[in-house]
Amino acid sequence: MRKKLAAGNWKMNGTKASLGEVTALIAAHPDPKSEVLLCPPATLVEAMAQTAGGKIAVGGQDCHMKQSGAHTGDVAAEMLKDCGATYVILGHSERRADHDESSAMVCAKAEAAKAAGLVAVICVGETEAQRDAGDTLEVVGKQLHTSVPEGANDENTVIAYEPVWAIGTGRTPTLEQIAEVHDFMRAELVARFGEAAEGIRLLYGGSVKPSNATEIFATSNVDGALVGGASLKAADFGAIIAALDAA
Ligand SMILES: O=C(CO)COP(=O)(O)O
Repeated sequence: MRKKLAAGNWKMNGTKASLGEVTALIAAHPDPKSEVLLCPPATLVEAMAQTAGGKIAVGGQDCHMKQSGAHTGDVAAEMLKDCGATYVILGHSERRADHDESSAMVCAKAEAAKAAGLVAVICVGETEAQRDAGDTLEVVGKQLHTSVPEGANDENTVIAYEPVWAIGTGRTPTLEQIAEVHDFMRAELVARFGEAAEGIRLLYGGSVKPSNATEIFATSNVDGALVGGASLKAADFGAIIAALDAA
């Protein structure tokens, strides 16, 4: 049985003042059935981990593929771990677009995360043009194959399907489209990694909010969500956690 995961990606939002949302979230949901993860900017990882006190997991939003060295502005997986992170998001479409991250780089970063003992949340997803061209499964399959390193299992890897056109737009795929991609991803992972892949959690991400969470969580092979905007406020994210607990 896969443990459901409600993950929040704060992106480039939040200062110490925002940690009040974490306190409020824990107060409102002291003992959720689902696992809860928040990924703040790197500057907040340590303070958030302290605020969370082990009640919710904390993760980074990226890490470098090397352990240390002359890489100004970058953060190593080990450094996130040292600040209390247990997860790291890798290959988010905003990083693939803003920083030209290739799937090969994402794969190398996932290896670094694994070496540091962090769980990698590896993101894949098609653009609108790719979906319109009927290439969604081919694109997602190729990203999965090239971004996820050997030895992936439920303890070191989570996959997030985030259609690029659904991120921050208020638009979502139909439930049939989400099920099609998630069932496909499960089959691809099991074909490659065998039984170890049955336990890998598959998250949907892209305009998840309290009003659509319940139906998305009832969809085949959806084990939770990677939430952007709606993870910033305790009330919204709390409602999404409640929907996942009820799924
Ligand atoms: O990119 C996302 C999470 O990583 C999704 O963002 P939104 O929930 O704001 O659409």
